[in-house]
Amino acid sequence: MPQISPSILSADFARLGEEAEAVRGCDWLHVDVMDNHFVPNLTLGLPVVESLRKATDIPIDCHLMIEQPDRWAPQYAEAGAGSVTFHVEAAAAPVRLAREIRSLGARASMALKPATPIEPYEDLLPELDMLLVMTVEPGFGGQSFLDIMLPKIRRTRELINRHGLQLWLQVDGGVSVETIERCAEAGADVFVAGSAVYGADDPAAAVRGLRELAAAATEGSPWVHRH
Ligand SMILES: O=C(CO)[C@H](O)[C@H](O)COP(=O)(O)O
Ligand SMILES: [Fe+2]
Repeated sequence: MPQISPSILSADFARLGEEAEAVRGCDWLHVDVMDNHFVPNLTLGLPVVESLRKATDIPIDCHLMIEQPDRWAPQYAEAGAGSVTFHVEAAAAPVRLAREIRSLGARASMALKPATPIEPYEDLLPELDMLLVMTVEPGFGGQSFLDIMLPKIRRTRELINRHGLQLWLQVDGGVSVETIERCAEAGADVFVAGSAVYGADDPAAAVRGLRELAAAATEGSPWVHRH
């Protein structure tokens, strides 16, 4: 089944425990960490992830939009995040970092900004549990999906399959009922959605609706890895 990871960037930060409960039934809780250096926005950090870990049993999917991930990302794994995503544009030693995240018991994931190609990183794929293809410029929720990223999602899926790898392919940014089917058809299997989930009257129903659309769009597609 496709996996849905609601982004709490669109939730009420004063009520994060309740906001996590509001999306029960999702696969992950997507936590956007921004440092106002790697991206022009500041959100939350380690203490909030530690508190959230205690407040919910939904696995945490940390998306680190920060400089010096080599220094900070392992601490998010230690804080109990089930998946830790660093940006390749900011990482000094991505292979070493991915191995360290895995050694701490979390899934290691690497993100690409819209202008960053996948091809130079082909050899790195076996070190990863997930690859995140950004479908907006990172920094803010509520932006429009960049259709121009669809060929990159397709190429990434082809590379993953050519190497016979099991890693997941996540998309993040502007994912909604309007765009999720295109992402799924292109080969994505983990979908982050912030405004499309938390902007809905019933966030848990929005999660189910998105998952059904993604599943229907990939029904019978041999190139999509199923979990
Ligand atoms: O990483 C992000 C922004 O940099 C967010 O995860 C993303 O934007 C989710 O919000 P939305 O679904 O509203 O686009
Ligand atoms: Fe994100």
